Amino acid sequence: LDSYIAAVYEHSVILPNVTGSPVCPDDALMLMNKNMDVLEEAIKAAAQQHAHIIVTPEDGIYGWAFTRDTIFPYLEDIPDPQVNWIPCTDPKRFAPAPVQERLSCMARDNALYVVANIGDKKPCNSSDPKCPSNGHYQYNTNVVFDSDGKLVARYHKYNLFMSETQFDYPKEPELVTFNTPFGKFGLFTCFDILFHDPAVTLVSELQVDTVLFTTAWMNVLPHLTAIEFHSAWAMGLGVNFLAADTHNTSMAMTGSGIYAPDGPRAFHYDMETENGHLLVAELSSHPRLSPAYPAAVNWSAYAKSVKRFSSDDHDFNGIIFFDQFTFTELSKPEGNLTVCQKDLCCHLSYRMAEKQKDEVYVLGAFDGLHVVEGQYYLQICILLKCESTDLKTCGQPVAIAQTKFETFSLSGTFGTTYVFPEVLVSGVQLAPGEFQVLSDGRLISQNGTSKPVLTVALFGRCYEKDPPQPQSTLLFLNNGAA
Ligand SMILES: NC(=O)CCCC[C@@H]1SC[C@@H]2NC(=O)N[C@@H]21
Repeated sequence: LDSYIAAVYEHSVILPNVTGSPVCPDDALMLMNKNMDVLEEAIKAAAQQHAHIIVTPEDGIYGWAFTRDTIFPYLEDIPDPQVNWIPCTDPKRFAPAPVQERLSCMARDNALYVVANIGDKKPCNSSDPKCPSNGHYQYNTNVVFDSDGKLVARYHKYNLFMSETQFDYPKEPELVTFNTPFGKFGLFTCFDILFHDPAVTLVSELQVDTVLFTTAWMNVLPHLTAIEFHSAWAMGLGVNFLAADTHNTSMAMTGSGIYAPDGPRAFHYDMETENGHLLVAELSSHPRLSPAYPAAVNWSAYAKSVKRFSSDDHDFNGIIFFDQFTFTELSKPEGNLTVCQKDLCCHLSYRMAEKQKDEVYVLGAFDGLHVVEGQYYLQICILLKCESTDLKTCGQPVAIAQTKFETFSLSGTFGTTYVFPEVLVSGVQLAPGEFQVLSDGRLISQNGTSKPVLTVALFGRCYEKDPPQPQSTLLFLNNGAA
């Protein structure tokens, strides 16, 4: 097949009551069945639209706010897919696995691949010095069932968010792929996207055509909303990307999409309702072979070839999501600006359609280690709308704008090849087809975006500058103790 139909379902998860003690397995299954009832309807609707594969979100079957003990009744032992198992037709082959059985039947009955996020438990004993005290490792796990209902992939999340204390870290990052008649797939989960392994390795070395991504993503404006960052990652790495987010507005969780290397095919962001939402779109099975596949980018070529556009006389500092940026204001309706921080200089050329008196935009640069809720080294060039005309508010979340840009061109002297191009417009929406990345690293819009601009950013990740992550720290501590 040259192309296929992809579906993602943003699911408004029915959450369990928060309890200090574990519920019985029947109650856990009852809650999971309620969520699977909703997922089943989405799967049927996707099948009616001829989808070949559907992705459902992280935590989509049991929710969150668990301890190690309270998640336990929700877990099943998920075997290695090499055992060749169709839980739907052979449910008793292993220990009871009603969730895997039902997911497998949904895939089989509707003749499409089903991707879901569930919990895996693996027994261990005292011969293993790292065996947890309840005698089980517990993993945040993605599973894939093919259109016959066969378990074809199992992935244990490697980069747990804020350590997700109900789960264990796998010993190594797992590079999980599987082949289909519509391309090679790889999978990972939520916070994994900020790190090199397994995410970048799946694309750069294992050359998957499509990434399957389950997430429970809390949006952070101006540069880390789900649709913005996930679509940018797909463009930066040159891969199809199917992102299914959990829907929960009180946690700022919304933002699912079907993204191709040259831009989004479908996306969904909804902070107004608590409804779930199905997206369906066609993708190339092998995007690297498509005529539309973008050319390779040298992310610093242009920026390193030009001198400073402007002086640093009016630079000031401001905070974006706990990181201290250097900003300079776009004080004229059109112009050329440069702002630098450490090794990173960001250049912007722009023309606004009409400068609004009550809106202020700044150009910002950040070159440093982000240290809140995880540690990862960033280089970011960003054009953003400030929350008010008070420059102290620049970097704070803002979702609505009035200023249209007739043109913009943003570039930076990046020291990494991993740069993700973001464009976010008023209402927290994407602007497919309204911007492009040139091979010299400029992110440009020749005719502007049809809606006013919130954020234009080049989000660079310097993986080699990251400090040791919790997984390796834990290994080191354990080895040290032994
Ligand atoms: N379930 C997860 O792994 C969620 C992690 C993603 C959160 C993104 S990444 C860093 C930002 N911090 C947030 O609160 N949301 C963003």
